[in-house]
Amino acid sequence: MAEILDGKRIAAEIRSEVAKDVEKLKQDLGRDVVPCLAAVLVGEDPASQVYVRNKQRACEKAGIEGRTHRLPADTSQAQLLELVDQLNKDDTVNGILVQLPLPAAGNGGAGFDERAVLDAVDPLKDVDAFSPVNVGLLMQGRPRFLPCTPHGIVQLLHRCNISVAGKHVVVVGRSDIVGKPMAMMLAQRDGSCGREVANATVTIAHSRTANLAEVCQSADCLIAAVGVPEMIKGNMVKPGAVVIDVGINRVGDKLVGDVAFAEAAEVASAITPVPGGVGPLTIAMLLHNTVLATRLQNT
Ligand SMILES: Nc1nc(=O)c2c([nH]1)NC[C@@H]1CN(c3ccc(C(=O)N[C@@H](CCC(=O)O)C(=O)O)cc3)C=[N+]21
Repeated sequence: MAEILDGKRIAAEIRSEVAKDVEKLKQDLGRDVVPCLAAVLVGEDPASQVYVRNKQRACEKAGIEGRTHRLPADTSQAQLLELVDQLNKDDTVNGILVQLPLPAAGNGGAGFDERAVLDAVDPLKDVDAFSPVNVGLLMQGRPRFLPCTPHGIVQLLHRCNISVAGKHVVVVGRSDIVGKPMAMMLAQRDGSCGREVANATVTIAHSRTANLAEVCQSADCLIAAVGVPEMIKGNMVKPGAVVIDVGINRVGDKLVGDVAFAEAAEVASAITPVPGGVGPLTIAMLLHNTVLATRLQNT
């Protein structure tokens, strides 16, 4: 039976470090700054609702001001860009997060050009690290902000004393948010992308990968970020592998990951649960980035 990697506990540890970072920032700047994170939520995607709620609570506990701007699903692209512009210019706002996915066309709305919205966020306030500038800096191994979910996973591996150096990591999923940056960060040469978690041999697998099961079976560390409930079965896991489940899928009233947990846990040496695994770490790293943004904007 695999060790359960307690993301919730590690996230709490990181959040208490972030709270101390806020105090340190006040000392360094010699005034009472309160970092402020503005989240923009358009429409009513259920996963986004959970995220916004948890994020708000976590901000408060860490001494960060959390503001949520809720807009109806039929908001226009121009109205959304106007809000982003306003937040860019607002000196009291240090971090901006536009909740994805933006509502699709229909329900009275015309849909959004997501790329254009993300491009509009000031790179110095881009705590998701989705802007092209921040993605480029990451690719070049000199990141400003690290994307929250991959960074959370790096922290989890580090704090659980799991090294990926020289090991085969298979990342299933190639999204801009998780799969792509995760692969880059683990393959890097040094610790530039968070602690000394580096030097992995990385394969990116996806929906068109031939023999996905065999590819997964060759992974010393398997990271599932596909958004398909319980797609990774126990027989796709190499005995003794470390399994990181990024999926947050609502099935009925239950949250399940991208990994069939019970089966996989019988084979793996360590595995993250859902909930209580990667999700809470994503939020912890978002808070970390908000404090970092506040520091960058004030020095
Ligand atoms: N711009 C943007 N950045 C994001 O990072 C982003 C986003 N948009 N849109 C939505 C997704 C989803 N996401 C979650 C993160 C943590 C939990 C989380 O904390 N989950 C808890 C459980 C929640 C529950 O109890 O229901 C857990 O896994 O233990 C959930 C969802 C971030 N996302």
